[in-house]
Amino acid sequence: METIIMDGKGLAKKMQDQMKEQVAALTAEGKTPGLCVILVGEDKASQVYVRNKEKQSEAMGMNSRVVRLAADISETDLLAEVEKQNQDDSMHGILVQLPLPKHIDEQKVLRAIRYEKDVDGFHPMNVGNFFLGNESALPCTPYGIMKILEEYNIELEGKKALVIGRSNIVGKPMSIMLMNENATVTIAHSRTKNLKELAKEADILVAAIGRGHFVTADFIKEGAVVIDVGMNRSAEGKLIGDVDTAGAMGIASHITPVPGGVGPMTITMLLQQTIDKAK
Ligand SMILES: Nc1nc(=O)c2c([nH]1)NC[C@@H]1CN(c3ccc(C(=O)N[C@@H](CCC(=O)O)C(=O)O)cc3)C=[N+]21
Repeated sequence: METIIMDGKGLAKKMQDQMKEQVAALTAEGKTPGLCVILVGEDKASQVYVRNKEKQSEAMGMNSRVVRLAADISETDLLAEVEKQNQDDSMHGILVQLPLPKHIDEQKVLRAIRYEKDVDGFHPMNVGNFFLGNESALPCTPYGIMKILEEYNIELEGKKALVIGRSNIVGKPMSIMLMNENATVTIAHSRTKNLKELAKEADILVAAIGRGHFVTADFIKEGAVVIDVGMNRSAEGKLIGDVDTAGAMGIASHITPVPGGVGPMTITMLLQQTIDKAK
């Protein structure tokens, strides 16, 4: 079987070109969309992601603000900074880059963001509304994955989907989105027994484990659609996914690469949701 590589980077570019026009139209009305990213500490990976968000939002003509704070900032001071951005009408979206240093209560900070400005979909109000099927901001990574599946006309209705990983930001919301499209969803995690056998039955396989090349060829059903959410560093320092992509070639019908798959779509959905807030 020939495996189709799903080009998340290409789709992100296509969508961002269309979004540029939305930004220009809003700017003409004096409502340039503004995104504020709050970054605590010096984590190297976080710095790279934040710089990418900054570059891409500026390339689209949006207002981009990055607030860089010291790793030892107190929770009180961080909450005050969030409140300052809540009050600033030029910032339509606020994102606090995760993870936060251990002395800070992450949930408390996420709750402090005005939920109308939450472009990650992490505020409990948005999580609740999403769960209930009401309008809400959506977690950007699974949202971007749904766009990729749509772009490649992947049928989900009645299909067996396996999501490996149960995080609040990927696994849990991903499983609900797939269920909403009438897939039959199973969620697997580190305590799941017979994972390989389960995986082998999946028509749609989403790998969000956080371990480089964990999913090998023997996990994949012939013709399955494989989504790789992993962002790991190999021993040589290369960015690698949770799936052994080379091994999956010829077995999967479709697969997302790392880099160039899910990651660029995550940022794109973040920018789209910021534009939607400005509207
Ligand atoms: N509040 C919050 N919201 C987030 O959305 C959030 C976060 N915190 N903390 C960290 C993770 C990670 N994340 C990525 C987004 C895009 C790429 C991305 O575009 N990656 C490129 C490659 C980048 C490279 O080469 O290093 C790709 O896959 O092609 C990666 C990682 C968003 N996150």
